[in-house]
Amino acid sequence: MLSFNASPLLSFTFSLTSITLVLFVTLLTLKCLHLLFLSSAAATNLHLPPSPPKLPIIGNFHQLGYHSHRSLQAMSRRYGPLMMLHFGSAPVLIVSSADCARDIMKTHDRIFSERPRSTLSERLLYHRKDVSLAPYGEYWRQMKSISVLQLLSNKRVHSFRTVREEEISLFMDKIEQLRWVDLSNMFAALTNDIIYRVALGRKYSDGEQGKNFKGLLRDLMRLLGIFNVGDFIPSLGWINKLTGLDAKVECVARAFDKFLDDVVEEHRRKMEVKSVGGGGEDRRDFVDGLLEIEKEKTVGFVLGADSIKAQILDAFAGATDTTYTVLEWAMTELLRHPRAMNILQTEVHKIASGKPNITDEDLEKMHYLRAVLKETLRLHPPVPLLLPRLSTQDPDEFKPERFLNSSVDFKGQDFELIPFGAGRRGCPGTLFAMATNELVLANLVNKFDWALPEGLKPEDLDMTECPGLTIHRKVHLLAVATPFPS
Ligand code: HEM
Repeated sequence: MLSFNASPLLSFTFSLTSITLVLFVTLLTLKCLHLLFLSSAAATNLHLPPSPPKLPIIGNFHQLGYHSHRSLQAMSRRYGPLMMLHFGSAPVLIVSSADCARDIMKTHDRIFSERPRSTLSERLLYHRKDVSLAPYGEYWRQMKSISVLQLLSNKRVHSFRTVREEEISLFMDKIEQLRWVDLSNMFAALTNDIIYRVALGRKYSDGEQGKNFKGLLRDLMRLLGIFNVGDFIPSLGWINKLTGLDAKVECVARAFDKFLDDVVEEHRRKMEVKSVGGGGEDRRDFVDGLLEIEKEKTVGFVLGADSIKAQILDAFAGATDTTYTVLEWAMTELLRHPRAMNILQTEVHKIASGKPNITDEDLEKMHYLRAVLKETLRLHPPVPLLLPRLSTQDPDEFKPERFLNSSVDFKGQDFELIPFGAGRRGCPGTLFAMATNELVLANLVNKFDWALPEGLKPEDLDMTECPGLTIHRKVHLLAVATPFPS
């Protein structure tokens, strides 16, 4: 998911009231405000939502704490379900009810389909040539449909099944050898390897090249998550030059561009010797698909080199941090809640009935597994300011059972649970991410019994969140795996 773009535009957190609430923050352009709040004649008589007092220049920034979603949640309790803030000079609308979220993301979806500008992200993502930053319109529509058709559709996700299974099997072998594992690191490596293989055709995690690329990807994600003062307070835009941030962004953008040039060139050479992708739908990677479109000119515009590279970057930015964060928090909660772990293991063992490896077919019958993942996405949505929570009873408790006899899903139709957003600009990568998450989690609990390192009680597990683009654990999750007797 590309939360860096999404967060200022569409952001959610939760309220602890007894009804189902989400807090919806949307950064509106003044044009949108006019559309929403101004009657044609009464421009001076605005009926704007209540606002906390603001300061000159910075607006309400000083009221956002270290974890901004938590500060917004607290403010919304005081100012109500519809509240107006100013981030520097940018007006921001905070909506805190599922009904309002539905109104905005469904009824008025078109009005809110534009992304706010972000100079740093735009430099990193080929000046809005990617899907997530592209201005709403025909180019964005075509690019999104390309990413779905070539990478994220049901059919494509299914075709990557062998890659998922092979990588998960290597992951399990590694755990079996190590037993005492840093799950945070391992989840990150696994989800990266899967996206490298399906997008680029091979892994980029080994040796010196792997180390460099890992560092580069880390820098990219960090920079995309940085709050850029100049976007909100233009008069302070010069600060980035002084701090060296502009130079860092330039350096990472160039390094990625060089890397992607090499990747595309390698694929072009491969295409010259073989038919696309070296034969077979299953062996065709994302870059092969993009080059094929470029060659056959099947879209209504020229899919140039920058558009191809921007698509690849979107896939990295969308698929890496977000996917592993879900696994990290799911295992954290299961280790803190041995009862839930037990129920999950019982379900998985029953369905696996002695098989060492879980497959996609087995997953369909695993209802508790799906409930665990939904509950994880509810309590720990990876995208900081798009924080949906189902405020049923005990909203702070980890209770997968709440999803067992409920039709609520995260596909963007149920506005109580929208970790992937909703509407036109909703995340296209839901299927892709969840296919990995379900298979990894089911295999992990099928093969191993899990415990916290000796001396650490479930209630003492550090739950501190890391601020940034995606919210992962601040402290890595360490756990001890004991294989079940075969
Ligand atoms: C657990 C994993 C993921 C989460 C939680 C997540 C979350 C999100 C969210 C919240 C948005 C903004 C939606 C909105 O504005 O309404 C988004 C957009 C997006 N995500 Fe994801 N995402 C995930 C995985 C992926 C994957 C695997 C990909 C692609 C490989 C991806 C690609 C994108 C793209 C391209 C957009 C921009 C869509 C647009 O602007 O039209 N995401 N994601």
